Amino acid sequence: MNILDVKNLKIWDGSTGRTIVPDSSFQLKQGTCLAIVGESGSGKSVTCRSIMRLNKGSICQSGDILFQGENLSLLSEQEMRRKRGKNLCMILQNGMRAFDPSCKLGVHLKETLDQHFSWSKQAFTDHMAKAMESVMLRSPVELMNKYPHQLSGGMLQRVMIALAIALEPDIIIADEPTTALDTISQFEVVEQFIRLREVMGCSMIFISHDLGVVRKIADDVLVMKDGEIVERGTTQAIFTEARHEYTRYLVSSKLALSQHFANVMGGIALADR
Ligand SMILES: Nc1ncnc2c1ncn2[C@@H]1O[C@H](COP(=O)(O)OP(=O)(O)OP(=O)(O)O)[C@@H](O)[C@H]1O
Repeated sequence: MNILDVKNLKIWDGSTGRTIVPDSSFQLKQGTCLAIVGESGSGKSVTCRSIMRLNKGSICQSGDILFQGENLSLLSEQEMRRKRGKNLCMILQNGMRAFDPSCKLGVHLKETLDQHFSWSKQAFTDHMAKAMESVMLRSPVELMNKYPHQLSGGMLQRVMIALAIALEPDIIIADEPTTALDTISQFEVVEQFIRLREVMGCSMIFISHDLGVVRKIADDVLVMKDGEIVERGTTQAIFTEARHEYTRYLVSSKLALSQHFANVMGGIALADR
């Protein structure tokens, strides 16, 4: 069963008339992870922001976005706001930008959760602390008393994942959630995403430049180029029998990089990365 069905999505810049995504249709199956890959500027982020109806400025969209059969395109902004967070939750590239720098993390987290739950202060602290501990954030109450700049990028990403755990959304959309992190934090955050899927069984859209991560986390893959979906298939098929030249280029570049790394590291193969 499809939890999300995007039909004939068109995205354009209303100020210039430039088409960014001409006509995109795809589905997310219940409980699965769909990765969207493709070069910079291919339209991955605008596509995901369209699902959330969060594109800014002059960006316009048309088409149908069916979430559990309900057409999100027909909802008022107020109705859509209720869907964001609880039903559809977006985790962004850069945790630092997602949080208000002038307010302690706990205040921000409580404000977000208050929109969807009527928890007492104690119930909020209990839920949030449990979620933070589950993504290996120690001393959660202490952390909630800190400002965003007092935490590393990796920790902030984990706070965002913890918030998603507390919200228990139906769909998580993660837009390159590891791009801004160093390699070790990237590895840890990806592990947390894999756990998140195991524990919550939620459906996920995962945008990434990193085909190694995609191979680990995704069931299905969409490949985008210049606003178009040029290939789609199971992760296994994309890695072993890609039909489109561009997909084969992406996969072969990834394998060449892994091989180069293995050579530099004295033969430690990272083929399964
Ligand atoms: N707010 C905006 N106003 C005008 N054009 C935009 C806006 N946001 C995105 N675009 C344009 O839409 C196109 C697709 O951008 P998008 O950010 O979706 O690419 P992407 O595939 O996610 O790239 P990256 O991997 O670098 O994040 C780009 O040409 C970009 O310049």
